[in-house]
Amino acid sequence: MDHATLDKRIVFVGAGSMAEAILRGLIERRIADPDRIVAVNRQDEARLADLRDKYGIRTARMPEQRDRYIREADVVVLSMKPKDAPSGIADIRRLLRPDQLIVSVIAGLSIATIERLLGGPYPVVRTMPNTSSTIGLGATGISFSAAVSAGQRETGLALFRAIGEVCAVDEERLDIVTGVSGSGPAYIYYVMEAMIAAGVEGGLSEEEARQLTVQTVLGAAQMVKTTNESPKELRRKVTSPNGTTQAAIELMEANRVGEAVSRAVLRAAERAREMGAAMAEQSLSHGKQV
Ligand SMILES: NC(=O)C1=CN([C@@H]2O[C@H](COP(=O)(O)OP(=O)(O)OC[C@H]3O[C@@H](n4cnc5c(N)ncnc54)[C@H](O)[C@@H]3O)[C@@H](O)[C@H]2O)C=CC1
Ligand SMILES: O=C(O)[C@@H]1CCC=N1
Repeated sequence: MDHATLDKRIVFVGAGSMAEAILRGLIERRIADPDRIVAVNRQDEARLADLRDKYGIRTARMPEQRDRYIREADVVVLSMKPKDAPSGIADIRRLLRPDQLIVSVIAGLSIATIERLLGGPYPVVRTMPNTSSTIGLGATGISFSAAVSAGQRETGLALFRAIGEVCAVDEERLDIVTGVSGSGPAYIYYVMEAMIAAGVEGGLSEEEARQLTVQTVLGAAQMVKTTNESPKELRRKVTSPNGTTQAAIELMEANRVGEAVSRAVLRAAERAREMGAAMAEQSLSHGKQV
């Protein structure tokens, strides 16, 4: 099923950055036909028009046309922000059937909370992708509810394998996946911003600093992947005794940069748990309303 055209009608409920990253990856890699992809948003018609123009997908603003698209979908991707998720899911509950596959990309939102909002067991694929899915280099953690059939499991895996690498984990480990790879691209961009700024401060043009930084990050990631050596060992090879790298790393160690990065990853995971608890709490009242 990998890298073959996925013959499914897919609706994204929430047409933001993550939905765009996934649908763009699926379309540009010819995994899914744009005609069979729908993006649904609550308000922003300009955003939907932009997605239509760029990718040729179908769109619907709530509530017009939305209901029909959701009813006809094989796969419904929940891709709204956490704060909008409990009300948004409760809102579409009456449109869903247990033979449809529900895929969530929402940080912290547990399968139990989704099922509470939907009023019972559903085939739910809970994922934590990242925005590099846009270019087929995503890293996605994935787990499955008990009601997911073998075929649906394959569909869920195929969707995300088509746009990067997939790591199946127990649901409780998806929060740490969020800390490592969901938010991860932002940490690397943060370091890149600092490297480019320092390059410019040291006399490079913005363009030169950007070119050198981008190639350095790309090369470093590719080295870890292709040589199979550990980052620690590869770092040792860059670090000549008493040379420039040693001087730089000593400054980072003195500022506890490594420790700060580790703590940041764990803090992101903790934040995912906090958001999950808040959504679970909200689901209690939404569950009653539906
Ligand atoms: N941006 C990222 O790198 C990643 C985001 N995620 C998750 O993806 C989800 C979306 O994040 P972003 O795309 O960054 O947010 P975003 O703010 O760019 O997009 C969310 C969209 O959902 C729409 N929306 C809100 N309520 C809705 C409803 N009831 N029905 C339909 N549409 C609704 C909003 O109008 C907005 O356009 C979040 O839950 C986040 O945790 C997961 C992995 C990575
Ligand atoms: O910042 C966030 O909450 C989302 C989840 C992972 C990446 N972005």
